[in-house]
This record gives sequence, C-alpha cells and structure tokens, in this order.
Amino acid sequence: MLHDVDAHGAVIDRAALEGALSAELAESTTLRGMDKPGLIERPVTWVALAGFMGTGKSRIGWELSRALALHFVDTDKLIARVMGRSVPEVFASMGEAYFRACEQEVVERVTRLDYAVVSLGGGTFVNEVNRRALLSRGPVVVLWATPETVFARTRHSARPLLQTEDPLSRIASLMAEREGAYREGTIHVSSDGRASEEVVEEIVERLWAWAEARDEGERASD
Ligand SMILES: Nc1ncnc2c1ncn2[C@@H]1O[C@H](COP(=O)(O)OP(=O)(O)O)[C@@H](O)[C@H]1O
Ligand SMILES: O=C(O)C1=C[C@@H](OP(=O)(O)O)[C@@H](O)[C@H](O)C1
Ligand SMILES: [Mg+2]
Repeated sequence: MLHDVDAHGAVIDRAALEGALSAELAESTTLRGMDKPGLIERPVTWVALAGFMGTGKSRIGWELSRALALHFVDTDKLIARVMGRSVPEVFASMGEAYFRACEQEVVERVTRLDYAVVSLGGGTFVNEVNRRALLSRGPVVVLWATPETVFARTRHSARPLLQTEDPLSRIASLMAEREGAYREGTIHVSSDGRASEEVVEEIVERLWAWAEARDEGERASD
C-alpha cells in the first residue's frame, strides 16, 4: 500500500527531501567553511556503508566521515527527518513497502552527492535498483558481524524487523537471506569484537588500496 504518490510517481515530496538533506549536511559540520574541500588528500570523495542491522553502519559511517573530512548522511535519519517521524513509526503507520519506496528515492538522491559518507539501512543494499545505483556511484563498504553480535547490539533497540519472540533466530535467517546481496559490495570489513576506531582504520586503508588499484587500472587502459 503506497500513500501520497505525486505526479512524478514519487512518494517523498522533492522540496521536503532537499530541505531535510540540507539540514542533515549542515549538521555534519566537518566541511563547514571549507571552500576547497577537494584539496584534502583522501582515497575517495564518496563512499557508502552497507550491511546487516547492528553491524555499525551508522556509528562507523559517522566516525569515517570525521576521518576523511567528508559530510555524513544516514539514509534512515534522512527519511525520519523528511517524514517527521522515526523509522519504526514510518513502518507502523505507512508500512514497510512505503518505507522501501522512500529508501529508493533517497538512494537516488544521495548517489548524486559529493564529499559524503553515506550510511544505509540494513535493507537498502538488498534492493537491486539501489545496489546498481550505489555500486555505479562509488565503493560500497559492507560491514559484517555474527548474528550473536548483532543481537547484542540491537536487543534494546526498536528496529521494527526484530520485534519478534525470537530475535536471534530472525537475525540469523534474515542475514542468510540477504548474504548474497551484501556479497556484491566492493570492500568487506568485519566489525565483530573490534573497537569502532579499529574498524574505521581498516576501512581507510582498504579504500586507499582500492583507489590505487582503480587508478592503476585506468592508467593501464590509457
Ligand atoms: N565496533 C563496535 N563495537 C561495539 N559496538 C558497536 C560497534 N559499532 C557499533 N556499535 C554499537 O552497536 C549499536 C548498533 O550500531 P549502529 O551503528 O546503529 O548499526 P547499524 O547502523 O548498522 O544498524 C550502537 O549502539 C552502536 O554504538
Ligand atoms: O535491515 C533492515 O531492513 C532495516 C534496517 C534499519 O537500519 P539499520 O541497519 O541501520 O539498523 C532500518 O533501515 C529499518 O529498520 C530496516
Ligand atoms: Mg543505522
């Protein structure tokens, strides 16, 4: 069931999305007052973080954006800001299909950003349209953790898909279902049993290696 589809077939009001995005970017202040953000040496100027719930996309994405001096956008937070309600409230009032439609529109928009780290929701990269759009924009780092770690990190949260009697089994089965999609990411990093700083450090190193390999490939094909 989809609500309020506009003349362009979009579920999110375009002006509201632009407003919310500007507000999110203004709050991620690393680049404030910097007129030449391109002069900083970094491996990439755009990167997305994908992976299952509780693997650390939101937290590590934020820390990674500090490490790379890039803006930070969390697609869940952006959707919540546009809708004026939390992600669990969007699921409860509008349904999952509506949330997925919002998510796809937000992905289309954030792939047109520059100087940004984008943290996705756990289901975002499972959608093939999103996956293709994200992979053609830049590297997608997939974070991994065991079902037990995910359970420990999410047990006191309100994630709508885990509101069941046996969340650990639900995590294990949903993770198995989604694994093939996550495997299509560009770089894979485990966040299991590691401090977030260490995970960020590995991501930065792997992004440099990825960028060097890409540049070498480009030189070879010249
Ligand atoms: N490497 C880590 N070690 C310990 N706790 C972590 C780590 N990464 C994230 N967390 C914690 O786990 C919870 C879920 O992380 P979050 O970033 O929201 O994951 P996601 O966005 O992938 O669902 C948060 O409380 C977060 O602080
Ligand atoms: O895995 C999923 O389908 C979801 C993950 C959540 O994000 P996090 O992975 O950041 O928890 C959020 O987008 C929504 O609850 C659905
Ligand atoms: Mg998150």
